[in-house]
Amino acid sequence: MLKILVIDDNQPICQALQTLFTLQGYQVECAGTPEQAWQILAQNNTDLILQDMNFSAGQMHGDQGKALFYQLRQQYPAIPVVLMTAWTQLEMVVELVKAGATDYIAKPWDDQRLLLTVANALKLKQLTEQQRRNEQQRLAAFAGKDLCGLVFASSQMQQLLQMALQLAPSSASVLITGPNGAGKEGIANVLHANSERKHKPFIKVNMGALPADLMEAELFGAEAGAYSGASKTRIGRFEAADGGTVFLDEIGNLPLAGQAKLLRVLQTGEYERLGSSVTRKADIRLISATNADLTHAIAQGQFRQDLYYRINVVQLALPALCERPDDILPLAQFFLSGKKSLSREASQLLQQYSWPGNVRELQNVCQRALLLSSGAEIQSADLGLPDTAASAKRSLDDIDRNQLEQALLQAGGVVSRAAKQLGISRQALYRRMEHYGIETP
Ligand SMILES: Nc1ncnc2c1ncn2[C@@H]1O[C@H](COP(=O)(O)OP(=O)(O)OP(=O)(O)O)[C@@H](O)[C@H]1O
Repeated sequence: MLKILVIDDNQPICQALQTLFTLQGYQVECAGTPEQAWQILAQNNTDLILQDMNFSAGQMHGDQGKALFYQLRQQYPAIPVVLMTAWTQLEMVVELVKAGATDYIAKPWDDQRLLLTVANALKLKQLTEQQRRNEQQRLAAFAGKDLCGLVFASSQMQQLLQMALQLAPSSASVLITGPNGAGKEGIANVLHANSERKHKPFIKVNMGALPADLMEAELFGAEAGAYSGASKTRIGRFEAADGGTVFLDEIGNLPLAGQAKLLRVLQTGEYERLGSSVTRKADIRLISATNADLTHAIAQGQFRQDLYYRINVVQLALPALCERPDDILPLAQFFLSGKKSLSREASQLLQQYSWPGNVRELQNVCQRALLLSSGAEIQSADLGLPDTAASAKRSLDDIDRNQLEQALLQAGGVVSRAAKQLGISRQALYRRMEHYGIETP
């Protein structure tokens, strides 16, 4: 039961408020003087204070209420205070709201408004407490762990990293899925850095950057002369990683022959260099990443299902940046590394944009903005984001030809007026006109 403390020297008012709140299921205590209020606060857990501004007959200027408010703030900063005031004290109350009072209500009050004000203040308090608890949990979960410099604030990233830290000590194969530039490599770093293999090699291979015919030699090594151009013995990545971790990025690009060899290494730890019949042993932990839907590749016969089960013992799905908007500003501030701050509009724009290139794109945008902005603050225009961002992620065919023509007709062919009516910028309208092949009027 939530507890409200009413501080008012007027007995009938206290009674009325007590009845009102008790009927709504709150527990109410009344204090006729500040002294009584302090006693109640010391004895009980109070969730909200509703306080008057004058406590003795003849006092009208609210100074007593003001003094009490500041003392309450100091002693009990977590308890929301709603002020009750006469219209004549409005100016002072506005000052107190700036100083941290949650809200105020003018006497004589409207019951429904008062109930709503109190309910909102309590909801806000619960949210703040929840946030504090989350922050504490987060600090506890990540204490002593190596997060490899990753920046995050979203609950999605928090959960994902907690899971990664839980998995890190085991040797289980982990498949990290997620779109390009979302930070899959960072998760792989965390898995290795918090494992018992952390002092052993961590070998990263980007399968997307290797020509298909060189992949096997790259992974498993090759004897001199094993293929044309192999003039020296080549140590493979699995051999180099012995005892440590191999990270295969974009694993969907591995051709079927390489997949068969990889499956064998994972099952038996055995492999041969190309051109050699000597069987070697590798003790590695495999982390793979893909931005492609491997189940689709399996259905198409391009990826082995048995290998998929082996590499996908546990899957960590990294959401696109637009699905974890709480990370956008902390990441932007990190990439700006304190050199410049963001204007309010620029911050808003960053949060609205859809980030098809994810964190990598955000990083590029921030680096460019640092170079191009001239003031101390980065403005929206410095971000150089496509105009569609400004019009709240609207895509080119979100407005159909008919709507477009109607708007132009109504605007008498004045593009800026039509754009305003459609809620998009002039450039965005021009782009849509081009898209539908509509001539400039
Ligand atoms: N949480 C983060 N904190 C700090 N930097 C990050 C974070 N996530 C990503 N980055 C940075 O963004 C860039 C892209 O990340 P990364 O290379 O890990 O993405 P990826 O998902 O592996 O991309 P790809 O699929 O293209 O290989 C890197 O420079 C990386 O350092």
